[in-house]
Amino acid sequence: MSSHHDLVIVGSGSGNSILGPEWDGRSVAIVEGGTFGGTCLNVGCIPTKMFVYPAGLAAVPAEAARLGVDLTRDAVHWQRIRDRIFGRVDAISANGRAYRDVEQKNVTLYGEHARMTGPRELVTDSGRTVTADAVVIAAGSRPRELPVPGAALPQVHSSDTIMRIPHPPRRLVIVGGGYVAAEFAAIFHQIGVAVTQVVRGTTLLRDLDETIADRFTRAARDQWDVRLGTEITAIAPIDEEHPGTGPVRVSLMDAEDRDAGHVDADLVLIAVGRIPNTDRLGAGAVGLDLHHDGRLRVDQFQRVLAAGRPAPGVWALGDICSEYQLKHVANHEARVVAHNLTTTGSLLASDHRFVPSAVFTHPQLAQVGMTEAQARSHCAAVGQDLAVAVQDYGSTAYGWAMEDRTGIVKLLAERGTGRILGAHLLGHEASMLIQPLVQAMHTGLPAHRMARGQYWIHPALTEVVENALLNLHTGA
Ligand SMILES: Cc1cc2nc3c(=O)[nH]c(=O)nc-3n(C[C@H](O)[C@H](O)[C@H](O)COP(=O)(O)OP(=O)(O)OC[C@H]3O[C@@H](n4cnc5c(N)ncnc54)[C@H](O)[C@@H]3O)c2cc1C
Ligand SMILES: NC(=O)c1ccc[n+]([C@@H]2O[C@H](COP(=O)([O-])OP(=O)(O)OC[C@H]3O[C@@H](n4cnc5c(N)ncnc54)[C@H](O)[C@@H]3O)[C@@H](O)[C@H]2O)c1
Repeated sequence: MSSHHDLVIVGSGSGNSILGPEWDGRSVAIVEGGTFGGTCLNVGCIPTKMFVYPAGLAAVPAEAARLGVDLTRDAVHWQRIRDRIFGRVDAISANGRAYRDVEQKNVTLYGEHARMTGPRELVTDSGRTVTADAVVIAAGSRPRELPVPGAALPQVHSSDTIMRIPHPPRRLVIVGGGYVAAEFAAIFHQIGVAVTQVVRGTTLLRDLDETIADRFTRAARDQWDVRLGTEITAIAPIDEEHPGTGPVRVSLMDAEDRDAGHVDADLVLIAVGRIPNTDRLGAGAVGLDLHHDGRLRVDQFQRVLAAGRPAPGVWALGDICSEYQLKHVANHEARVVAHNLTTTGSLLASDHRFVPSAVFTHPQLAQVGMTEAQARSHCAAVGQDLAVAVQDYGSTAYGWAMEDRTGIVKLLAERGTGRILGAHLLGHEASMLIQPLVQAMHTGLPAHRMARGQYWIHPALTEVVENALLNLHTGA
């Protein structure tokens, strides 16, 4: 069995979005070995945020009491929340699949895993050889496994499975200190689960700006049990006669490899990063270049490199190649690939200069650009002074209304030019408050002009951004 196509796309996440009308009437294949729609839709951004919102509502009574409003929380109906989420998500996945598979006559969907046997040749698990003039590798990443005894027990989950559990656990151990761990810790804590987070490092979210990582770590510790400088060594069933059901014992060790006791839990979530799927795809074996962490090497036009040069007709996008494991970056790269695949003019380059991200925890986090440490090295290199402003939400009128005690906006800029180098927010709706700063960085709008060149609505929370910009004292 073999078939040849004008274009083969491996992976139906952001890869699915590159097909515009220009492909009508041309032969296209999509190879998808998992659930149609990929990580973001099925097991990533969308269902997690659909949990974040109701979990936030469950936490409102505790917040409201500080402001003199007594509310009571009667119940959190996990199954109703879960079924609403997956009722919607599963239907979108099924409809997307049917559209490609049934409605689009020029598109063939191979619903199976494939391995590369050449740069533009794949063999599916059922033995079909698929070749194409152009191949787009959009095969994403998967949760990294933790090689500890007991990791294969059914009580141990990854982000791929934890959202579909039938009942929330009473006690949950979360291993890892990154984005996934933080978001699930917040969700489960807010709905009333006793969360213990086990983290190797000395702060949570250690890649973020140091002030934000420190403050978030403190905020998390105020809410749930965070064990820093700790690793897990084993997970064992407490009832050895029924190992697959009931609680487990998670054994811990400290940074000096000393026994650090144990925590008992009903479930464990392993969230220790995601690895690119190049190994299962066999991308290295067909001569495509890989980074040390397994990502495909691409140039700025998203062309995959082989021995340092673009492999003809081979493109990649998203988690399988990107430095950023973020959906908006995968989508951006998909738009670049879509253009470059069909253009008769010049190729478009990806723009990764100002990539924002947000962590949808409580408090929320959002960031773009350099951390303070990076900005210090940058300013030393270009001979500029670094201006730093840290503005409390609680210093503005809306912050008073909220009686906010944790929120901050931290801005970094070159003092001489006013160029904004980084923005780091922790607090209510940080993911939205940051957007004008992302825009300013993209357009090169200096800090003082951003503050004084427009009206800021009084007394909106955006005043905290205005005041942070003014407190940079850049004069530009
Ligand atoms: C829990 C969680 C929450 C997240 N939240 C956010 C968020 O809030 N915001 C954000 O920006 N990002 C978030 N992300 C990251 C985001 O989901 C990813 O960056 C994005 O989905 C990557 O898209 P992609 O197209 O590169 O890969 P994917 O969407 O993973 O698509 C790859 C597809 O390829 C298929 N595949 C892989 N190998 C093969 C093969 N050999 N043969 C056939 N098919 C194959 C897979 O089955 C998969 O469907 C989150 C991730 C997780 C896990
Ligand atoms: N809101 C969002 O945008 C969002 C949400 C979730 C995930 N994501 C994306 O998905 C990616 C993956 O998320 P993640 O949280 O799995 O990874 P991560 O890279 O953010 O964090 C991984 C964590 O695991 C720890 N770790 C790694 N190996 C370990 C080991 N052997 N033992 C103990 N700890 C170990 C690391 O120290 C780190 O704390 C993120 O980098 C992010 O780009 C984004």
